[in-house]
Amino acid sequence: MSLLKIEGLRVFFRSGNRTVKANNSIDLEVMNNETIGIIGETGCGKSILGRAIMTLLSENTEISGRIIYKGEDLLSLSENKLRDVRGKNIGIILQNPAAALNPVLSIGDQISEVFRYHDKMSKQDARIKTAGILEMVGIDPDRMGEFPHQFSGGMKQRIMIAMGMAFSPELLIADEPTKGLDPETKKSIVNLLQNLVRSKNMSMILITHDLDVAEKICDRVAVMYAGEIIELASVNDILAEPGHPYTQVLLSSLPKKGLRSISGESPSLSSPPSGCRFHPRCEYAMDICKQVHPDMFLTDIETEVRCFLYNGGQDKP
Ligand SMILES: Nc1ncnc2c1ncn2[C@@H]1O[C@H](COP(=O)(O)OP(=O)(O)OP(=O)(O)O)[C@@H](O)[C@H]1O
Ligand code: NI
Repeated sequence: MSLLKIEGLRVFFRSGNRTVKANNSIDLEVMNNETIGIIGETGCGKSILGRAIMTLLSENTEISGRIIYKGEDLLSLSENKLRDVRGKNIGIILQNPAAALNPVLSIGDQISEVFRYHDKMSKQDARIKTAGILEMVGIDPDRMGEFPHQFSGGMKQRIMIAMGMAFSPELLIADEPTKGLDPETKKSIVNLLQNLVRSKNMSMILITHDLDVAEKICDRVAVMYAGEIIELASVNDILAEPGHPYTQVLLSSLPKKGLRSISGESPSLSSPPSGCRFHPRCEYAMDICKQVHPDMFLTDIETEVRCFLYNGGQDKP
């Protein structure tokens, strides 16, 4: 069953006479209990997608399309109803915990606020719940009265996870939850997320640069390039047989396979290349790629790839 269905989502930022098209006609469905990974180069629009689903975007944003959550379009809900959805159904772990945590509130107060607000709990009950959730993410509940700056990066990340998880959301959006963590901490955060998904029957959208993490946690992976999804496949298929020329280069640039940076410039989001946005950097580019914007084509292993190489059964690169 589908939990979330995004249709034709566009997120544009206008500044002066420039329009930054951070998300361009995104279609994505997240099933019940599914973990879907979002990968792609820096600046391709991953975090904006996560924030758009939470309808957490700044004033100068133009957003269109549909974000259907359990039959209701989030983009047409009132701010009051949205606040409810954000608090009861969809949780988010923001990309930068240092900026997302309130520096002048103890972590216990920040987490208990979630319970006080959403579940209308008494102060006492909220503290008990907070202690429980801190324990779950591996933080000593005795540290509840301490402030964010007293915790290490990995600990802050755990606090963010605790906050994102506090009300047991049906969908969790986790934006780079393992970024900048040492291998040991990363491993425990991955285990933690995995356990949460299993034990709570939750769906998750995991934004990550880390393919190892995606491989461990995700069922499917969407690859983004210049504000678009250019490949969508099961995690095993994408790792074994990446379809899009961009995905192939992206995966071959992973550290474990030896660093190989992607040649050519990152695309501009205000004036992206014509036709296929990847064509200036693509070693297979054909004439059509410069002129026509490709649809998503289905490959013979049922992967969806936005590339003319898959239009009409031509040989794979
Ligand atoms: N408020 C804004 N106004 C204008 N442009 C913005 C705004 N917020 C984000 N952008 C632009 O939108 C694009 C997508 O940003 P986003 O944060 O989604 O990238 P990302 O894929 O998450 O990158 P990273 O991997 O570095 O986190 C970037 O080019 C960014 O500069
Ligand atoms: Ni980001």
